[in-house]
Amino acid sequence: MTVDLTTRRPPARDTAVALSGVAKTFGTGAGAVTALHGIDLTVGDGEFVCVLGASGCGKSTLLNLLAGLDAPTSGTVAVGAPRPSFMFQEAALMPWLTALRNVELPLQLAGHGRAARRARAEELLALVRLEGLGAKRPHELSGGMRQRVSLARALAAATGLGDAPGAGGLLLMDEPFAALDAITRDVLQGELLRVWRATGTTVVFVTHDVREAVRLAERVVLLSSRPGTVVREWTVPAGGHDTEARTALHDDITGRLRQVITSHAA
Ligand SMILES: Nc1ncnc2c1ncn2[C@@H]1O[C@H](COP(=O)(O)OP(=O)(O)OP(=O)(O)O)[C@@H](O)[C@H]1O
Repeated sequence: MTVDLTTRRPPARDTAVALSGVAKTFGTGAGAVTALHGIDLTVGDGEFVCVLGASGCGKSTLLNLLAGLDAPTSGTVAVGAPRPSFMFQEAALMPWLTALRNVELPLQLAGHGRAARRARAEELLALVRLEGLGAKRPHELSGGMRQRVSLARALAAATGLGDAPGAGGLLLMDEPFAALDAITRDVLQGELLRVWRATGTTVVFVTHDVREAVRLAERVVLLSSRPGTVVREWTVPAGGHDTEARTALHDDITGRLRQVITSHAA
C-alpha cells in the first residue's frame, strides 16, 4: 500500500488515531461529491468509539482513510497501528479454507512460521468461543459463527502473534453485525465487548443504529450528511446494558440524529 507521508504521520503517544481538518472530495467540477469536510477526531489507545450517521454521511469513507486505503483531499490522518484491520457486514471468509486457516491467513501473509501462526489462530478461535470448530469450512458454520471467525481473523491481522509491545492494534468495523438476526447480533455485541476488554484493541465501529452505539462505545461521534462532519460527541456512562443514564443518552442521540436527517432532507 502506498502511503502519502504529507497526509499520514505517526500520532502523538497514547493516541491511536488523530484526524485534523480532514476533507475528502470524490471527482472534480460539477460532479464532485464532498463526502467529508472539516473532520477533527482523536481516538485514544484502547478506546472504543462508535461513529454514527445516516446512510451516505461518509462513514465508510472515514474508515477507508483510517485504513490507508484512500488519502484525504486535505488535512492530516495519523494512525499509530502499523496494520489496521477491517471487519465488514459480510464475513468475507475464504470458502475453501477451514476456519483455522482463515484466521491463520493474515499471519501467513505477514511471514509468521507455521507453528507460531497455528498456535495464535487456535488461541484467537478460543477467544471468540469457537474452540474445537477450527476444522469446519465457512459453509458449515452459522452466520454468527462466521462473523466470530471474521473477528478472530481481524484480531490476527491487527495484533499479529500478540507478542509485540503495545500489540493491541486497531480494528475498523463497518456495520459488522447489521446482517445478523437480532438475537445473534445481541450475543455478538456482548462478545465483542468481552474480546475488546481482553485484548486492549482500539476499535472504531461504524453504525447507523443508536442502540448499538450506546451499548458498545465509550464515546459516540455523530456525523452529519453531505458533507459528513462531526456534529457532536457523547461520552457513554459506564455501567452495562440499558441503565437509566444510557436510556436517556439513547433518546438524546436519537433526537439529534433525527434533526440531522431532517435538516438534510429539507
Ligand atoms: N469512490 C467514490 N466515488 C464517488 N463518490 C463516492 C465514492 N465513495 C463514496 N462516495 C460518495 O460519498 C458519500 C459518502 O459515502 P460513504 O459510502 O462513505 O457513506 P456511508 O455513510 O458509509 O453510507 P452507508 O451508510 O449507506 O454505507 C456518498 O454521497 C457517496 O455517494
